[in-house]
Amino acid sequence: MTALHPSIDNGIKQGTGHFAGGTLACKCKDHQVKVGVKGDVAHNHACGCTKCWKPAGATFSVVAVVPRQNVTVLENGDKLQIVDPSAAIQRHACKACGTHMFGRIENKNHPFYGLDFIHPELFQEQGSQAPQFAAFVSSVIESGVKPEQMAGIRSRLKEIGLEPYDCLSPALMDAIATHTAKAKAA
Ligand SMILES: N[C@@H](CCC(=O)N[C@@H](CSCO)C(=O)NCC(=O)O)C(=O)O
Ligand SMILES: [Zn+2]
Ligand SMILES: [Zn+2]
Repeated sequence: MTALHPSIDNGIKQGTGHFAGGTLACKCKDHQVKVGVKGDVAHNHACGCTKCWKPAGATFSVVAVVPRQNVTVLENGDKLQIVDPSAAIQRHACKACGTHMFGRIENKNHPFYGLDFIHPELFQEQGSQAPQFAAFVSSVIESGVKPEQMAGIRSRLKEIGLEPYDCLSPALMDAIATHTAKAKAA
């Protein structure tokens, strides 16, 4: 069986529903980058795309969004660098350990402008929202997964309660299309 991600391989742990926020810490042994997040995350999901950060051995990342004004670099921000300044999501990663601490959208016309992408497994605290679905599942092939493994991966995702989608979930795709329709009409 293909390992999906260490935080979901043994089943999904539900959030408390009243997570007040916490601190994300990178994987460095010392001088960790620390990022404060106010409030709970939203739209937490497993992502199979090649751009989202995943821990060693994982096939998927686990990534969620929070309002950008709720995200503050607390410690060792000088260790952060933007992975790909041309990407829609500018992922700020620790130069020393490679962990992505937050991904920010600077394009004001992007459907998700105002939201930062973060990895809830980096919270020092327990209880944030659990993953709700799996996105960009077919994209794991771009990272080296064999097409023959996909049926097993999709059935394992379903087994743990994550509906697999090859783009985002229908609710998020509808939100993007609504944004695009409004932008065209304006
Ligand atoms: N097949 C590509 C897909 C990459 C992709 O479009 N990723 C999405 C989701 S990331 C979190 O859900 C995206 O919005 N990317 C914008 C960006 O990364 O800047 C691949 O696997 O690379
Ligand atoms: Zn680090
Ligand atoms: Zn992704």
